[in-house]
Amino acid sequence: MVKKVPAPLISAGRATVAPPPRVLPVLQDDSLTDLDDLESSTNKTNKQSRLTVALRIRPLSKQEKDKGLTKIAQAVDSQMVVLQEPEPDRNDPLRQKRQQEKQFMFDMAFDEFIDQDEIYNKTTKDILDFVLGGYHATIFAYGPTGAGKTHTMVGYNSNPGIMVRALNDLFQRMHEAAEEDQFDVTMSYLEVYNENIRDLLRPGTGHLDLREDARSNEIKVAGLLEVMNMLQKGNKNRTVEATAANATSSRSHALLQVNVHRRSKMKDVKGKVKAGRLFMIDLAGSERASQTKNRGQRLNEGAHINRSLLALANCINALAKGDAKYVNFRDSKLTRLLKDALSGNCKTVMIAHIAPSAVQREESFNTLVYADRAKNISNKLKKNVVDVKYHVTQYQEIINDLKGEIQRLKTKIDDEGDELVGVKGSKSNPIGGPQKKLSPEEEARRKAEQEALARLKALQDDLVQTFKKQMDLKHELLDVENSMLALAMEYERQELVVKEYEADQALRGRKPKKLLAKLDKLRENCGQNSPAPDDLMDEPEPDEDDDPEDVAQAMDELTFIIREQTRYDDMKADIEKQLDECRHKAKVLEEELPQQINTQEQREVYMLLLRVHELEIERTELQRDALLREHQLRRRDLLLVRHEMQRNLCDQIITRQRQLISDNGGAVPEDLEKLYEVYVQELQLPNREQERRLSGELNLFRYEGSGPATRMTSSKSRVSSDGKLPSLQNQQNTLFIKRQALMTANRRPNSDMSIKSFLSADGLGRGSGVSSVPSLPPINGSAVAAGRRLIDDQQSGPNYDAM
Ligand SMILES: Nc1ncnc2c1ncn2[C@@H]1O[C@H](COP(=O)(O)OP(=O)(O)OP(=O)(O)O)[C@@H](O)[C@H]1O
Repeated sequence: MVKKVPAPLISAGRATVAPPPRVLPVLQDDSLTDLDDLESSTNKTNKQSRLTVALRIRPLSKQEKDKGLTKIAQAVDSQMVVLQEPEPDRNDPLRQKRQQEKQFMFDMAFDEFIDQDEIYNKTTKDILDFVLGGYHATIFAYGPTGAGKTHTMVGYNSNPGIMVRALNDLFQRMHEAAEEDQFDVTMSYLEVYNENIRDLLRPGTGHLDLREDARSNEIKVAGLLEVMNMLQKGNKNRTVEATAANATSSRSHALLQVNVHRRSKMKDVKGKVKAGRLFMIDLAGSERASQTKNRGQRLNEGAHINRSLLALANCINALAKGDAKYVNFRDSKLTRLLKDALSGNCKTVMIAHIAPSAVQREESFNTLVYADRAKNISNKLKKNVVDVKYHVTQYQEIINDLKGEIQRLKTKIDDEGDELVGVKGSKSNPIGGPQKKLSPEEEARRKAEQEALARLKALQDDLVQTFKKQMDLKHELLDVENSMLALAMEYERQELVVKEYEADQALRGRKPKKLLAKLDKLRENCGQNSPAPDDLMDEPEPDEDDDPEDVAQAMDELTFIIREQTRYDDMKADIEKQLDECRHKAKVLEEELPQQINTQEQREVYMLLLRVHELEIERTELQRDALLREHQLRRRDLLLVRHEMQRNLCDQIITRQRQLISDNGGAVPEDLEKLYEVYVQELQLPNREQERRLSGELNLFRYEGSGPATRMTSSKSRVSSDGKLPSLQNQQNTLFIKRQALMTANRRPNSDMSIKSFLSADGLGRGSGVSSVPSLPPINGSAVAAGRRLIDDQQSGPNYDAM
């Protein structure tokens, strides 16, 4: 079952982030305040979590034994692996002197005697708690070809690997928790082959865009059996070929993603959904062409496999050095998909594999070195919580009531409708009652009546179907609108990153890159329905290469969002068109139906039918209202961040302007100096963290009463002795009055620098009155404008007398 309305893939570019079935903003809840009992079982969780590295050495194969190959790699205890040098070359004194073995320490080391069950228990089992608790987790197998990656991850029917065992356990645990919690599971199984992404569950669908894979390939799964069948089907579709190093070598990277949405069935919880994700990856082997004797197609594959594994190795190197700035995840599809697993919000386990024989020594050594480096990588874990407050708080009861009423009415209509067409027999002649012999006229009349009733029933059915379709379309529209809101929010969030960067560049006197103008152009193109340039997403423009990773990432996201918005616009227009047609059809039927109604009973049924329809619509509208409210609140939060950024920019401009005035030896007028003091006073705010916490508690910045909106101020010292926070309004008023008094005291008659001119100096006439949308404290704009004027004046010769 594929979702009808795909959700926007907001954070692609990180490990394919598939959004929840219903598109709701996923909050990364790092406060972890509502940790439940799972938390205690996962108390190893740190916010900062180091990548866990395990090393598995496979046994010598029969062929290897037959060839008389010896083992040079060994796990000497549960953590240490020793790699011996090959037989010393007697003719090479240097080699003879070299240390005879290399030692490596890992979080876990497994030798040939460990079985699949133990590997699973030690590397993966505990991680399921994280996933069910709303965290992201990745297990990936790394290593050269033939070293045992597929054996570990996929295994065989008789001896399954981690994927099967994890899914089994996951469903078992969900089953155990089913009384209290409700779970939604979706999955996708993808293959990255020759830098192309393919859906293993629907291999006929062709190549996928990196952005679209998770969205369009998410499949909702009902139970374990279904998952297992899919997994098996997916594995059969994998690109597997024989190479000299492995008879069944996986030529692709296989990525199995399982999303688990868990919500409590209890009514009194806050309506949060924990959105956990388990990513299990079987990488292709990192073979050298010479070793596998690959030619032609195989060589080409090898190049691609190596390109992505080289990119992966580069990422591991950079991350291990803690040089996040130089990590280039965009070099290959694989690293883009693995971004979160390696540097994001994800608990990650790498299971590195090596073969034990001397022939593979070089590959084993390289793998051990990379695995060793990977130990230094750490991720930041955050619980992923989908906020669906509107589902379970005040709206839940209303919706439940409506649902109850709808159900009752539906049952009644069903019964009455059946009676009308005589399915159960009519009241005058119930089934089982004595059958009275009818005259031919009565018979004909009864037949005509029944035909009329059947027509009426058919008409009713048609109407019900039309209503149903109408409701489905409405829900689809709601989903699309929801997605569009989420996209718009995400756009603003990402735009802030780019804006901040551009402002920073401008302050440093660098040539503006006009990144946002590029996006406007793209939006224009998309609006004209011209094909959106695909390469904008995959291949960054040359000058974007010097942009920092977060800005490049933000641009990538913004490009994607614009394309998504265009797609959603089209989708919305299409649904609205269908809805119009449906409404029209319903109207025609509604007009026709009463003409067919002859009895009071039929009339009642008809009225009830309409009532059901009305109630369904009301319910949907309530949901929509709640959703819009939620988004409005989030939008306000975003506005606050935006204003904060703007204010910071003002701070910097003022500081630079003051510096310029002082460098030019100019004197600042007394009133401007005083005004500046007030400004500085306002800036003496506590650290941002406290402020954010306070604004979180207050939820919204309140703009009541008169006077210009000023920034909310908070500090520990402002908390009264009873521990309660003082009224925010009082603080704002105090500041405002203080500033008014100062300004009035310093105002000179006919002065250009009067309060009025200050308040309107930003050219917007802002500063007084109440605004429904928070406005910038006017003092910033006016101070900047006044400062700028002063500099202009100084440059053209100051004339303070005129003030
Ligand atoms: N721990 C193990 N115990 C027994 N046999 C193993 C083990 N690991 C691997 N093998 C066997 O070794 C062979 C190669 O393993 P596998 O196909 O898993 O390697 P791979 O690393 O996935 O290779 P490629 O990258 O080419 O796909 C297979 O026949 C597999 O059954």
